[in-house]
Amino acid sequence: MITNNSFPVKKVPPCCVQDFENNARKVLPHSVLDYYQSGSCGQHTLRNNQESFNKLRIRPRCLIDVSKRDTSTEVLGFKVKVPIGVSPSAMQKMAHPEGEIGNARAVGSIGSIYILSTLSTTSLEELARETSNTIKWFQLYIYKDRNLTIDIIKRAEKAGYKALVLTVDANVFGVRYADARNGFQMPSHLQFANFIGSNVSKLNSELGSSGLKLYTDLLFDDRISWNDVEWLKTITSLPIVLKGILTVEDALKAVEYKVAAIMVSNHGGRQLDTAPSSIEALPEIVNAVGDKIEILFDGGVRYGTDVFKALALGAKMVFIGRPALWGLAYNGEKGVRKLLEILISEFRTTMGLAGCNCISDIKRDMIVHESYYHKL
Ligand SMILES: Cc1cc2nc3c(=O)[nH]c(=O)nc-3n(C[C@H](O)[C@H](O)[C@H](O)COP(=O)(O)O)c2cc1C
Ligand SMILES: CCCCCCC(=O)C(=O)O
Repeated sequence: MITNNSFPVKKVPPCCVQDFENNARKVLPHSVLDYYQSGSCGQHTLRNNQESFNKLRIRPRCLIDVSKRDTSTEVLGFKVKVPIGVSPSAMQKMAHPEGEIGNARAVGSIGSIYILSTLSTTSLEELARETSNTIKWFQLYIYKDRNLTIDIIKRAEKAGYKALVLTVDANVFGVRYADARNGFQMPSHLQFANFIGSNVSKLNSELGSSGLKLYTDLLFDDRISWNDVEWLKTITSLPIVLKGILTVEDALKAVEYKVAAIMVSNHGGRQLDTAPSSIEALPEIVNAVGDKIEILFDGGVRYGTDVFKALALGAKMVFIGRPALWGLAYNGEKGVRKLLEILISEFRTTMGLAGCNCISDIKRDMIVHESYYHKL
């Protein structure tokens, strides 16, 4: 690029998550960008996921030697180097040809956990073969066809996935205006790679409707209930994680049903609009279930300070959804790795500035709502 006064200007590399998002806005096709970025209805929950983080204040402690900070922790018995993983998102090859493999390799390089979506554009077997260094969990959508559902669980077990993540906030498809307007379709060169050769590997098209909505309305089981959590336990010995818990009532049920973990999540604001932000929902859930179950978190994590806040409020580990897609769009595996390294570096800095040397130093009383300082 040449400026008016002829000084060549170098392309500035991204230095925060927002920079990756800005780049994705420029390079992704319109309907792909809309599918990735949008929330449901008025997108209140989508916005609130990030805004609620900004309303929390960190109370730092000073004059503590932080020269040997350690970000490692343990989740479901797995040692991770950092408490930041990648949540499942569908159709990652729309962001970059390396798709799920690039994403999962990047996660492996930082020693963390990658969750593969049922609706991936890479088959679970290929991903397992290509990313042996990454801890992988498999996210499950329950199809009306239970044989198909059982089959994919068995395949995930056989391929070495270490946990089954049942998404519980998507029994019906959220209202997504942009996808309806765009008549969202998966590009014709891509397929749902876990189902190649079957009649559920592609989206159907219809004017004025999202192809994904038509697909899920037709094929996903909207009768799923707590009985299906029991049912899953008869099929798999993998630890079960319930993704999409937002209330104390459901968190307590998850304890009663003896699942391994819950993920506090609102699906990135894509399902029930005006549901609480994930970080708003977290504290009361933590208070109610204590350490009876591991609590994971996603939704709106964009800064190292967000990771710190979620951990202080009781999450064992956080996951990111869209930011990993922005990393992919920037430069495949290398892009995701760069984004994760930036987030980790911000988190380490936050730990240092707050006076924390390890994850267990990050305490509940270090976080207050902004209203705490508005009392006078
Ligand atoms: C484009 C896109 C596709 C998604 N696909 C899935 C999916 O297949 N399964 C699932 O459980 N969650 C899915 N999610 C939700 C994410 O796992 C995650 O909960 C959410 O993105 C977290 O919020 P964040 O994007 O603010 O980090 C998807 C999210 C996005 C943005
Ligand atoms: C019934 C909801 C299915 C959505 C499938 C993909 C996804 O999770 C997302 O787009 O969000």
